[in-house]
Amino acid sequence: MGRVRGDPVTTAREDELIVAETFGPTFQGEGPSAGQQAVFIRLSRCNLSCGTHTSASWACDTPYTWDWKRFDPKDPEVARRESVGALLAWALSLPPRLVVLTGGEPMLQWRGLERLAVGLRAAGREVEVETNGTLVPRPTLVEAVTAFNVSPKLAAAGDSERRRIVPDALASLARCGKARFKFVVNHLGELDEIAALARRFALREVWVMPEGTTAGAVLDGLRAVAEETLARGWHLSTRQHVLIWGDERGR
Ligand SMILES: Nc1nc2[nH]cc(C(=O)O)c2c(=O)[nH]1
Ligand code: SF4
Ligand SMILES: [Mg+2]
Repeated sequence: MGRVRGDPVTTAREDELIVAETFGPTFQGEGPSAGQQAVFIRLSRCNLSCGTHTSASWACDTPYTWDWKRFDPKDPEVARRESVGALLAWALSLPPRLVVLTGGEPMLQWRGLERLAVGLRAAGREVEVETNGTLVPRPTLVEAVTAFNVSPKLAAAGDSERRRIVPDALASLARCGKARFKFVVNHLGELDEIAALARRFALREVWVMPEGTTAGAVLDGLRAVAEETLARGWHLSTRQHVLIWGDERGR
C-alpha cells in the first residue's frame, strides 16, 4: 500500500511540526492538572476519526486537526509547519510553567514532539502530552514529559476496537509510570467498558470525564456519572474551559 500523502509520520522533518494552533495562557481544563495556567500547542493530524461513524454517539471537538472532508489541510488556518525552535521560543516567552502538547494525536509526529518536549523540560517547563493511547512512546519522550494524559477511546467514539485499543501502546503507557488515564464518557453504561480496560491493562490512575461542548452538557454529564465514579474508586474531571468558554476555539 502506498503512503498517505501529507502523512506527518513520513513527511514532517524532525525539526518541524505540523501545527493546528497555539494558544494561551489559559487554564488546563481537563484531568489532574485542571485549573493550572498553561499554554497549548495543538498538533495537526489524528489516526482516529471519533464521531464520523454511524455507531458513534459523540464527535471529536477538534476535527480541523484531521477531517479533510470538512477542512482543507493546505489552509494555513488549519495546518502550518513550524520549526521546533519557533514553538519553543513562543512557549518560553509566556509565563505559565505548564505546556500542554495536544492534537489531534500529537505522538504521530514523535520525532519533532520529542525535540519539543526535551527543549521545554531543559528550560524548566512542565510538559503534559494529551494522547489517545494508540502509539507506544519512545524512552526519550517518556523521560522528557511530566505526564501523559491518555484518553483511550471507547466504543461510543465509533472507530473499530482494533483502531482504538492498541494493547502494546496501552500496556507501555501504563508501565511507564507517567500516565493517567482519562476516559471521555457519554453515558453511564460506559463505566463497565472502562473497568474492563482498567483491569486488562492494570491502569492505576483512572479519570472519568464527561463529553460535551457546552457548559450544560458537561454539568449534566458530571451529575450523571459522579456517584458511580465515586463508587468505583476513580477520579472525576470536568472540562473547565468548556464551562467557562463553551466551544470557543483557542481556549
Ligand atoms: N483549556 C483547555 N484544556 C485542555 N485540556 C486538553 C485539551 C485538549 O484539547 O486536548 C484542552 C483544550 O482544548 N483547552
Ligand atoms: S482521538 Fe481525539 S483528536 Fe482524534 S478524532 Fe478522536 S477525539 Fe478527535
Ligand atoms: Mg479540547
